[in-house]
Amino acid sequence: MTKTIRIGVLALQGAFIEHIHALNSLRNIEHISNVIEVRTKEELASVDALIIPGGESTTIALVAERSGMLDDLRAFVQTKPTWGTCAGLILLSKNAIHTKKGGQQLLNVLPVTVYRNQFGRQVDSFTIKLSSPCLDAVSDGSTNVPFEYVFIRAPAIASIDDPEVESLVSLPPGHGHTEITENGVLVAVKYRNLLGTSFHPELTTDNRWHRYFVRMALGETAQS
Ligand SMILES: NC(=O)CC[C@H](N)C(=O)O
Repeated sequence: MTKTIRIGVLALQGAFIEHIHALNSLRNIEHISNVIEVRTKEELASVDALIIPGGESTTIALVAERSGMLDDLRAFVQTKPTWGTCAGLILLSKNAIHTKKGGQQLLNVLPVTVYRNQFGRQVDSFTIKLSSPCLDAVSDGSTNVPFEYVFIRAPAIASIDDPEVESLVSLPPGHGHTEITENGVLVAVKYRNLLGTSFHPELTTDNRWHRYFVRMALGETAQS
């Protein structure tokens, strides 16, 4: 029998409700037993997989610290399927540049360097349609169906710091700061149990990235 998974969305700050809605829209399609908001270490301990949403990475880290769950989060992301979107990607990363004065707390697990606010400020938000071969497996038999990517004060992945990190999506040159755009800007990576994306898939009605993560989590947590 196929295993089902219980998925949590870290709900300390940011766009968590939208992820909950996207996951709930998949409950009849994918093997999801439950979707919960995670605010405590007990709730974290009860889930098989976690989404860390977009928002403000410094605030999410601060609230996690004040809630006494930062160490539990650090332990969780070492082995359990976790997807960081936007601020969540920053939190997962091992290195961040262009951080707040005095630095900021990171979960320090995804071996990439992220460049915060790579695409400018809130007013510079944009969307772009790109086909992404990695989504073909969750596109119900279609191939090359473009996904609409939403970027809001987003980070980019400035460098991959371990050859095991898999590049999934890059933007064509011409977006973001010039120093890292020569070959396009990397905005989605996978590494072992981790998925990191700069964009906000929860703000579209296309739930293929959520399906991608659920499938990845099922693979990671499957037991014979
Ligand atoms: N939309 C977002 O999650 C923005 C991330 C924000 N710029 C940060 O550094 O945390």
